[in-house]
Amino acid sequence: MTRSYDLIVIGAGMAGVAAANKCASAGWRVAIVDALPYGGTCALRGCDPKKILRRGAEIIDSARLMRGKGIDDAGLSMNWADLIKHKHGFTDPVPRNMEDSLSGNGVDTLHGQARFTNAHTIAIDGRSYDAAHFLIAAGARPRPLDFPGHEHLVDSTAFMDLPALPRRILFVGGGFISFEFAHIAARAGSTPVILDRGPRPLKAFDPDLVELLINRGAEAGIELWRSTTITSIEKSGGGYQVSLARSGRPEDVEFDLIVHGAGRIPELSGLDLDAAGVEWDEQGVRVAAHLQSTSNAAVYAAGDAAYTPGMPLTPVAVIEAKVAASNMLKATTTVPDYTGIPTAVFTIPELTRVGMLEQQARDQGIDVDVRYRDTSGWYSNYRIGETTAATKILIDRSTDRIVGAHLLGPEYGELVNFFGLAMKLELTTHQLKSMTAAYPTVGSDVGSIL
Ligand SMILES: Cc1cc2nc3c(=O)[nH]c(=O)nc-3n(C[C@H](O)[C@H](O)[C@H](O)COP(=O)(O)OP(=O)(O)OC[C@H]3O[C@@H](n4cnc5c(N)ncnc54)[C@H](O)[C@@H]3O)c2cc1C
Ligand SMILES: NC(=O)c1ccc[n+]([C@@H]2O[C@H](COP(=O)([O-])OP(=O)(O)OC[C@H]3O[C@@H](n4cnc5c(N)ncnc54)[C@H](O)[C@@H]3O)[C@@H](O)[C@H]2O)c1
Repeated sequence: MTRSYDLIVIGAGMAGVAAANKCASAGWRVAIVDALPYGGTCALRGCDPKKILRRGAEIIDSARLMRGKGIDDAGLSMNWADLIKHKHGFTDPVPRNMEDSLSGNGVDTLHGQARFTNAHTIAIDGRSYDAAHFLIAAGARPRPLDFPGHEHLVDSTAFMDLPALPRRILFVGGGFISFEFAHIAARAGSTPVILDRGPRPLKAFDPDLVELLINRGAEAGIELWRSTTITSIEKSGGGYQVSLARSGRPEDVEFDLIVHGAGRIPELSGLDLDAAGVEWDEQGVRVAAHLQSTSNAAVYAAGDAAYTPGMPLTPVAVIEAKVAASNMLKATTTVPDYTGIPTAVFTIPELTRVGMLEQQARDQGIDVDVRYRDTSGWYSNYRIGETTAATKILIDRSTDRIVGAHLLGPEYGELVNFFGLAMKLELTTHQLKSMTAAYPTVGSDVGSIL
């Protein structure tokens, strides 16, 4: 027998749960399904556990920065196994709590791999469910790699469950995951290498600030190999022999662990979207700007699984899911507002961005006033011994509004939110400078940064 719903949500991550709750609260009959324990990437395998592990690294780094300034860090070390246990203290209760909360809100919680059988029906473990609407919120998975020996790589999920960290770790790809994990691993006592195929890693961030971060990472023991491609990986003894070409020169290097940080792609291959007439490709489910499938009106998509202008980030997933839910409920075509959504790479210190890159602003013909500050010697950084910090704010001269803010420094992951809000509310720098911040806080630097 087929069970019928107003909405079936595929994927119980940040996007799926937000949409399921919103539609159930509006009185719709809603089901949600996940093949894995409820919670999705962010809560179980991404943002949250990652930042718990980073806390250990922050403490080691903070103590090192204060060496000779009143703190003796001799003998201070990270206990990886205890840190992982601390992480599980947060992640383990998530699936039960999330499922209870959904059930309490009237959502049917299903388990298993969902697969479309036609335009209005999915099958889960041989049982059929149909619905007037579907939301595909299936997230992403590591991009498949094709060099011989790629199967020896561990992904970010496995990295965050390693019982111990080995010494020689290679991170493949110069993006978010490799940089964040390498910064943790270096403070845990490993010697990480980040390998990127191109000359410039972290391409989504300001190139000047990225170079400062790379130098700070080098001081912490992180090597970066640019313009490097892997030819093959073979098991050798307790580790791996990696054959690679650095700027064209062949080399063989031994590592104990190799981690995938070479990008993620939407997790769509098991859904049989063709059976539902849903257009998709490697970038995600093809949707109109209001998140409805371009080829099946019953289907919407949000988060990492959807091909949209939003980056694959948690706040984007949540905004898209809420807009998709609202459009389904009201049969409207509202478009998500991506203005002022910040992003941060949680290295030590963190690198953040909101709005345009300098080059993008110039390409758009904006008369841009670039306000760059080396903040490393400022009181807030002197106090903690930080050697590397800088900001670059891009202001449209014609409106006095911020079109981009780029920050590298301790606590700047919080600071960037000010700039995001200013962009969202279209505040001028004159208005932003009128804010009085508590003193001395990092926020009290905003006036000088501007
Ligand atoms: C290591 C790491 C760190 C990150 N750190 C940050 C960060 O600090 N800040 C930030 O903003 N973003 C971060 N991200 C990105 C963020 O986690 C994602 O953008 C966000 O989780 C996407 O949410 P989602 O709901 O679209 O998908 P997900 O949370 O991935 O949920 C999708 C769910 O769908 C399920 N699913 C897939 N296919 C099916 C199927 N056929 N049937 C049933 N279930 C299915 C999956 O099991 C999964 O649980 C990080 C990502 C990673 C990998
Ligand atoms: N703090 C955060 O918000 C956060 C943290 C982790 C992940 N994420 C999300 O997860 C996504 C995936 O993260 P990621 O770090 O895997 O990808 P990424 O897209 O950030 O970076 C991938 C990098 O790998 C390089 N690359 C690709 N294939 C390669 C190969 N074969 N050899 C060498 N280099 C190669 C690319 O040039 C690029 O620099 C991110 O785009 C981001 O949206 C966000």
